[in-house]
Order: sequence, then structure tokens, then C-alpha cells
Amino acid sequence: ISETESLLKFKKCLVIGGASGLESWDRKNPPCKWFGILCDQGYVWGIRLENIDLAGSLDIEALTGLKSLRSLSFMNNKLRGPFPQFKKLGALKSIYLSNNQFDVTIPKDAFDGMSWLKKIHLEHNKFNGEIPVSVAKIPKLLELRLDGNQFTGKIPGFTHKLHMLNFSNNALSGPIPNILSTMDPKLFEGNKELCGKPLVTECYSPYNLSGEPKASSKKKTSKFLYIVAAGVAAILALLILLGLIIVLCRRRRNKQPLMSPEPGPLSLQRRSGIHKGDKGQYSFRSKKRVAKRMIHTTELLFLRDDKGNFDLQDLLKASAEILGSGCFGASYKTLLLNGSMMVVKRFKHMDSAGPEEFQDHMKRLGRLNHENLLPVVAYYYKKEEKLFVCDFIENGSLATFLHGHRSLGQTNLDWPTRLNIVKGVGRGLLYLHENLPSLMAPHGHLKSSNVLLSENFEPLLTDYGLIPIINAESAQELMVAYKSPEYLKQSRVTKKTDVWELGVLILEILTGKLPESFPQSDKESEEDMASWVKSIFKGEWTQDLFDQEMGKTNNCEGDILKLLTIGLICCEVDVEKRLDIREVVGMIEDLMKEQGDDDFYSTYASEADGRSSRGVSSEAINFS
Ligand SMILES: Nc1ncnc2c1ncn2[C@@H]1O[C@H](COP(=O)(O)OP(=O)(O)OP(=O)(O)O)[C@@H](O)[C@H]1O
Repeated sequence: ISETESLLKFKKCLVIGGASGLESWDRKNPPCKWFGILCDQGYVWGIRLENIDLAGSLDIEALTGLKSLRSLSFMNNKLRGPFPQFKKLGALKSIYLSNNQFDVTIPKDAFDGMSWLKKIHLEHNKFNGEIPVSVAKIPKLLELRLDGNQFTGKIPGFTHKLHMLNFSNNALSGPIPNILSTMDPKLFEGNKELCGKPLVTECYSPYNLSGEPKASSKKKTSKFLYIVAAGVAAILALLILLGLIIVLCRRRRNKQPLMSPEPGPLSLQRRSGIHKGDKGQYSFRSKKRVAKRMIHTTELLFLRDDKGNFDLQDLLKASAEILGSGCFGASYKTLLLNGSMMVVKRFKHMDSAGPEEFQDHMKRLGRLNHENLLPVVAYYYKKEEKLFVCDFIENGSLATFLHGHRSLGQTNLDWPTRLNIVKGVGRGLLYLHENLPSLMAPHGHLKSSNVLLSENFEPLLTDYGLIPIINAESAQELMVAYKSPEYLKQSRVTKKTDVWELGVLILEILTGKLPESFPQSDKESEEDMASWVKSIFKGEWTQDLFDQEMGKTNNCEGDILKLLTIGLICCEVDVEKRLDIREVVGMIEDLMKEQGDDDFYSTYASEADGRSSRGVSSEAINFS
């Protein structure tokens, strides 16, 4: 269905007042020439029908065919009816419905999945019921105006601060969420039952001991206080007991050789069978003394100062659970007595590098610091045993999200999240390339199980920079870099091998297919993942090619195809022709800008002029 037909269908539900300008909406002219239609490169990106006495309802379904649509403004009209299903247009960046006659409750999930939405203006209608929780979860939201409605109930908890918001003149109640407590009090005025900062009205809470409890609840409150006091006393007693146990344990430990205490049945020592014959145990804190002896000792060596509050013995005695066994050995999730959850990876195939070489390399890794790299916190080196310690990342790996065995309640990765992951992986790789300059492939082992996802789904690379300390034979057999076309055909691994790995990862993220499920591209030139994608992809959208779990692509098909093309460019077989990582990251960032860091359309010329609109180019607005 063409843009013309979509818009004409949309027009059918509108009741048009006197001189609306909508007469120009007919098949004689292309939509870009119609009144109120804003185009970019021949495609509709905005509909702006303001101040024209428009009534009726908004048939959002009809607009789903407009792939470039990003902005809608119908302010200063007489629209009413059910809340429009904007979430069907997941790529929208701004919605303006101010000064209309909507008098409905907005469904809780009205904004679910609207990852690109930056501005919502619903002020001066008669919206009632609770503010939908989904509005507080929109990740990029910058402006929210709900003032002059009849919203009731509590303000939901927002995940981040907004540049502009207004809740004034509603019927809201309860405490203002902390994250909004530094905003101008005027933005909350006219809600009799709202309390807490920035308003002067304090919230009465049973926890607020200084507050005057209401007479009717005095009895309840004193009972409650009694329970709280008893609880606090019990916790204190427990803490004292725990402290005593720790002191006793420490005393015992100091008297005994390092490995002699029999750990619990779930300890890392038991689980992994790690043993330590040496007597020496040096404090990891006395670094200077340690530096001289470290090569020959058996202590845990810290690369991060901020994490150094445990030692090898703590690690070995801690309860451990196996996370999985990769090609280099097993990884254990380990809960330390100090409450930190760490991962201990036990490396095999690492005995070719001598102790000094190994130590120098670890120092190099320790100097790295980037938001998309998971740092190695500490390591342990002994001829027959190498351990790497790092933080445990609760969300697990990208591989788990893409290929299943997710725990209950874990969500699918949608397109914006996938694009953001690719961007972070690219940035992490670029940083490695700039800061580990002497290495062949600074990462060398990029695959989805080595991309962990933080709480906010930011990617964290692991198992990077290993090539110099892995035995050559095992590296050739096991590491991703050595499975690249240049290694298989010319026995070469270069910096651009990481670019090829990134390409395969991009294809995996978009198709949801496991690269390992394809036969390797070898001398008989069997099909690998990249050639499989090339054989199917003809430059157009092919539903079958993409991971169905990505869910609704929300009119972003064009951008998804662009990322797929970047993936294929990275998978260029000829290393000389293949782009370097800087060029690829540049392309990914350009795509990000097209997707979310621009805003073509801002209805509000200024805060004071709430009733006019104008188009503002992306250059004119700085959201950073
Ligand atoms: N710090 C961590 N936090 C949470 N999960 C982790 C962490 N490190 C590794 N894992 C997960 O534990 C599992 C085992 O990891 P491990 O690194 O031992 O093997 P792998 O990544 O599958 O293969 P390879 O040994 O080739 O890297 C993987 O699913 C990995 O994603």
C-alpha cells in the first residue's frame, strides 16, 4: 500500500472543519505536496495538522505503511475518542496532542516498545485515570507534558531524568519520585495530594519518625514502630554474631597453611579441583614487596585497585557454581564472603608464555579502561594453573539472549537494543585497536558468548587480548580469529580479522542464527554464515532472513538492511579490501544518528509559545 493510499485511509476517520487545507489531500499530487505533510527525500516523516478544527479520531493503523514517519502533531484541535494506538508506530520520535478534547484513560501499556520516542505532549485535554506506567519506561524520553488534565493516582517511577516535564493541574497524589525531586516545584502545582520534594508538603509515612502521625493511625504506627525497633535489634544482634564468626575464622586461617582448611562442599576449590602446593601466601595489598616475588609466588594479583578486598584463599573457599565450559576451560560464578559475586575462569592452553611475558601482558590488559570492556580484576599464575577473575554480570551473555535458555521473564532483544549492542561492541573493539597496538587481532575471540550484557543491555566484551598468551596450536584450533578466511586461506591473522569477527557477530545478531551451525569456509569453500546471508539477501527486505524474535521492526526495515550491509562489508573475504575498525564504527555511528540522535521536528518554537509549531532540523537541536 502506497503512502498516498495510507494517508487517504487515515483522512477517512477525520472530521474536517471549515478551511482545513485537507482538500489538497488527493491523488492528483504526491503526498509531499499535501497540506501538513512533511517529507524527507521523498518520504513522509511528519504529519502536522494543527489549529484546523479537526475532530473525529486518529486511525493510527492506517499510518503503519509510512516507513519514515517520525513525528505527529495534531495540537489545538477538537480530537477525542479512544487513545490512539501510537505504539503501532514504534519509530515515532514525537507526539503532540496538546489542546484537544481527549477524555479517556490511557492504557497502561500505551507506550510499550516505543524505544525512539523523545517527546510526548498531551497537555490541556481531559485525560483521566492513572498516568500509564509505560510512559516512565521509554528509554529516550526527553519531554513529557501532562499538565491541565485529570490524571489521578501516583506519578510512576521514571528510569531517568527528563529535560522537560510538567504534571501541574491534575488530581495526582502520593510522593513525587526521588529522581524528580530537584525539579521546579511549579511543575507539580495544582495537585492537592502530591507530596515530597520539590514540594514543601512533606509526605506522611510510618518510616518518617519526625512526622506527626494522624490521630486515627497513631495506634497502628506505634505497633509498627515497635516491630521496626525489634527488627533493627535482631539485625544488630545478627551482625555482631557474624562479625564474631569472621574474626574467629580469620584467626584460624592465619594460624594455618593456606589450603588446609576443608572448604564447604560447594567451594571453588572442590568444584574445580584447583590445588595449591606452595606455602607462601602474600598479602595482595603489599604490592611493592610482591612485585619482586610475584612471578614465583602463588598469590592472586590484582589489576584493579578498587576490587582488592579478597585473596586467593577467599576465592577458593567461596561457594561456586559452574557457569559453563568453553574451549579454554570452565568459568565459575563465585560468591565471596564480602558479598561480591565474581567469575573465576580457569584457563587451559596457556603455558607457552613464560612468567615474565605473561605478567607483562596482564599488566597491559590491566591498563585498559573502556565502558564496553569487562576488566580483568585479578589473575593467578602458576605453571600448571591460570585463573582470571572478573565481575559477575547478572544478565549473562548475548549468546543466551539470542539462542535461548533464557531465564523466565527475560525479554527478547528488540531492534534498537540490538543496534545499540553492535555500536558498543564496535566501540570496544576500536578502543582495543587503539590501545593494544602491537597485537595481531587485539580481540581475536569475539563471539556472542564473549559479549556480556549489563543491566542496561550495554555490551561488555570479555576474553579479549588473549592471542599472545594462548599456546599457538590451541589458538589455531579454538579461537575465532583463526577461523577467519585469511587464516584458513593464507595462514594470516591481522587486525582486520577482528573486523571480520564483528561482521559475523552483526549477521548473528540480525538473523538469530548461530555462526557455528554453518560449515566453516575452508579450502573446499563450503558455505559460511556470510555467504549464506549473501545468497539470500538481494538488497531488499526478506522477512525470513531476520530473527523473528526481534519482534516488530517498527518501520525500521531500511535501517536494519543498512546494518546487515555493514555486517556483510565487514565479512569481505579479501583482507586488503576489508575496511578497518575505525571506518566500520564510523558507519555504525552514522546509522545510530539517523535512528535516534537527531530530531527533525519540534513543535514548540519556545516554551512561551505553546501554540505554534515549526520544523526544526537536527542541526538546530542539541540534546546531549
Ligand atoms: N563475567 C561473567 N558474568 C556472567 N557470565 C559469564 C561471565 N563470564 C563468562 N560468562 C558466561 O559463562 C559461560 C562460560 O564462559 P566461558 O568464557 O568459560 O566459555 P565460552 O565463552 O562459552 O567459550 P570460550 O572459552 O571460547 O570463551 C558463557 O555462557 C559465558 O557467557
